[in-house]
Amino acid sequence: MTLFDLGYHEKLDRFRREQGLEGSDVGRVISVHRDWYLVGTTEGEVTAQVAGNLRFSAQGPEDFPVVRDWVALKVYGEDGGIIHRVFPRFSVISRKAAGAAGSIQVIAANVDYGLLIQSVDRDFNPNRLERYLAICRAAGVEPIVVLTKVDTVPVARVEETTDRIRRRLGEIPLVAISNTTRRGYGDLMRLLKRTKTYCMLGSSGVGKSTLVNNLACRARMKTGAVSEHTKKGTHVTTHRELIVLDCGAMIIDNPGMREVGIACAAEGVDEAFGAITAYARGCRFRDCTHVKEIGCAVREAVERGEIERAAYENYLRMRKEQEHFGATLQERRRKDRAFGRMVRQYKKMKRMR
Ligand SMILES: Nc1nc2c(ncn2[C@@H]2O[C@H](COP(=O)(O)OP(=O)(O)OP(=O)(O)O)[C@@H](O)[C@H]2O)c(=O)[nH]1
Ligand SMILES: [Zn+2]
Repeated sequence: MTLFDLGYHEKLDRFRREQGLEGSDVGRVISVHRDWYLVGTTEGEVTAQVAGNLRFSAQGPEDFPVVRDWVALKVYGEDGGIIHRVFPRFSVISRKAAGAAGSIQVIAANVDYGLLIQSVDRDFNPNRLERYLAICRAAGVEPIVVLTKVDTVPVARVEETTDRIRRRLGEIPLVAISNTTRRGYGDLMRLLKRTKTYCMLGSSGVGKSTLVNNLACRARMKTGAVSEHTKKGTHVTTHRELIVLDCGAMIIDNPGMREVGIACAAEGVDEAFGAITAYARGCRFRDCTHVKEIGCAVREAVERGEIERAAYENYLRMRKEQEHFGATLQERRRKDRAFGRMVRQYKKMKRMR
């Protein structure tokens, strides 16, 4: 396994030279656990922990390694490794973290494509698809819609659903598959490219695990075996893990995404609603919110039926959510800075005593 098989490229190498990291090993994070990481290196997979300096200089959880991050580390043979640097990320998939207000949860970094997975049955929900799309657009990740369980409904229903998706989301790659009959697998395989990373976004039960297990003809990566060796029997529950497919593409399983709160930039939402953004250029006011202004081209298009009302309403909802999140985030950062000042003052006081 060379670094280039893992997806290494010239830009990363330049960073490595500029930062004087030639003496370090380089690896790519495969899975993230409570206090350790599984990292793929040219020497194979190693378990690693973050160095103290990285831990203390971190401003927040987003500064810690996530799945698919490139890291500089020192490998100490059987004892595992120490990660002392995270390379700059060229894409970041994130969402609003459940719990603490105004915090971001990074799902994965350096992902090339997002697989927006929904099943054609009860789970089908265009609003949620638009949500995943906004996350992809904000992350700079190419979206691919995967509609699963097509074996459970009549063919006409599948066509009707794919038409509906195209009307709402515009021209983005879309495949309809069945994990049971493997219908559509050929179409999907054609979209999966060697050395590229695909992150699955989809609610529980839509068939993500079944799909990955079917595509990975060999057994799934045995992250458990590695950890048991070095971590002496710790029970492993992998949150997010990377699966290398036989075709050389890599998939990140992302289990149990119940709610997907929007943490992304406003541009992500705007880009996800391409039709609305296009009409918005015709609004009388440049800062039109498309709610009650006169001369709003977006609302006029909705009235004429050129923009689906449901899409328009979802757009407003997501914009509002995004603005609210942005404000909370700013508030949290302000508080963090104030807290930092207090700690520094306290330390100074202690030194003077
Ligand atoms: N009929 C049919 N059933 C499917 C298909 N794909 C998955 N299933 C079934 O749907 C159920 C859920 O599938 P999973 O693969 O576990 O779903 P998941 O998205 O990984 O769910 P989480 O791990 O909870 O996120 C299982 O019982 C599968 O056998 C499909 O294409 N057709
Ligand atoms: Zn408007």
